[in-house]
Amino acid sequence: MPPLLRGSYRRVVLALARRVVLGAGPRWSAGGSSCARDSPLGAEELRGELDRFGGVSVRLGRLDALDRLDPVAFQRALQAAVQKWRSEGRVAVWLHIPILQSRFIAPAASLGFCFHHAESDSSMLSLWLGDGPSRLPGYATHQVGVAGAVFDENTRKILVVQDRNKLKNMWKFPGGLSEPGEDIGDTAVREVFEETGIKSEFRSLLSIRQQHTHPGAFGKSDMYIICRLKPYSFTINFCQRECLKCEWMNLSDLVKTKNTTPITSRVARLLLYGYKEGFDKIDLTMEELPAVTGLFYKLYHKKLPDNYKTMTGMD
Ligand SMILES: NC(=O)C1=CN([C@@H]2O[C@H](COP(=O)(O)OP(=O)(O)OC[C@H]3O[C@@H](n4cnc5c(N)ncnc54)[C@H](O)[C@@H]3O)[C@@H](O)[C@H]2O)C=CC1
Ligand SMILES: [Mg+2]
Repeated sequence: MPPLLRGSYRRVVLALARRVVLGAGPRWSAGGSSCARDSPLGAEELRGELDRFGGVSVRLGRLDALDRLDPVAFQRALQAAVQKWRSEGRVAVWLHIPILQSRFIAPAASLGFCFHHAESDSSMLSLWLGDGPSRLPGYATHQVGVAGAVFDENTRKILVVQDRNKLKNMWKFPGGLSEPGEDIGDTAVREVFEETGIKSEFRSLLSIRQQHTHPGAFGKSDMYIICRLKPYSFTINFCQRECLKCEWMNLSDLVKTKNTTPITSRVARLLLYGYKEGFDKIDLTMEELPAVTGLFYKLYHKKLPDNYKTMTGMD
């Protein structure tokens, strides 16, 4: 490309960038400013949406002609915009960047933006502008694993596996990681079926373990939830990739064996107690309730007698 043409091409791109990034469009304007079109690059505001806490959100994917925007022009525009938002008393800036526009991450980072989180197709950067240390909430802190303690009351047998990928082959309950949006009981039933071929249904939640800096959770914390499940198929067809062994074991043998993990042993004792004295002693049952937002959620707690559901006072 000849130098002259390159220069005019550059002016066209910059003009486009100014129109796209710096225009104070009413739908996206966080500050509502009406800046002059011929201001130098970076002197006008980047368009964003104001949130209820006084922060500004900018989604780069919603800006037209982003593909033609130069990171240097972007950095100048962002710097000017941040200055403006700071003077307006905005508390934070959120920058949503589609993965294919990741070239804008470094210019933003040079202005103090940090990663808040990343999904498969985008990253979210944030910058705290308020007083004192950042009050922005962090992103996901835990992974959730769910196991099924599948207990057959008729035979007093419990379904156990040995994990092929562990250093020590100890008996444990089949289970695995919950998928996004998946209910706890559904994870238990799915994982038990995938790992052992046994079909079951959710009965209750028995225990929750919280462990920090978990090696399998990329340094995050791990919540490991064990559910009580009732089997309705009994022929084992276990997953050879994940399990070394799988069997129906007498509950009393699982209570006695040394070849198990402390959590499995404790829950086996809990099940024995429930079996002998009534599962209501150990069960956290689940009920679906409506949220004030119009959504629904699952609530887990000890069974509440019906008369307590409507009772209004202490008498
Ligand atoms: N104390 C206990 O009895 C145990 C508790 N847990 C808990 O169970 C949950 C996780 O269950 P899992 O059965 O481990 O998960 P899972 O059943 O969801 O997945 C395990 C499988 O995922 C694959 N996988 C996992 N990490 C991988 C990696 N980095 N690279 C390639 N493939 C990989 C492997 O195929 C592995 O067999 C956690 O919450 C953990 O704390 C797990 C083992 C024992
Ligand atoms: Mg598993």
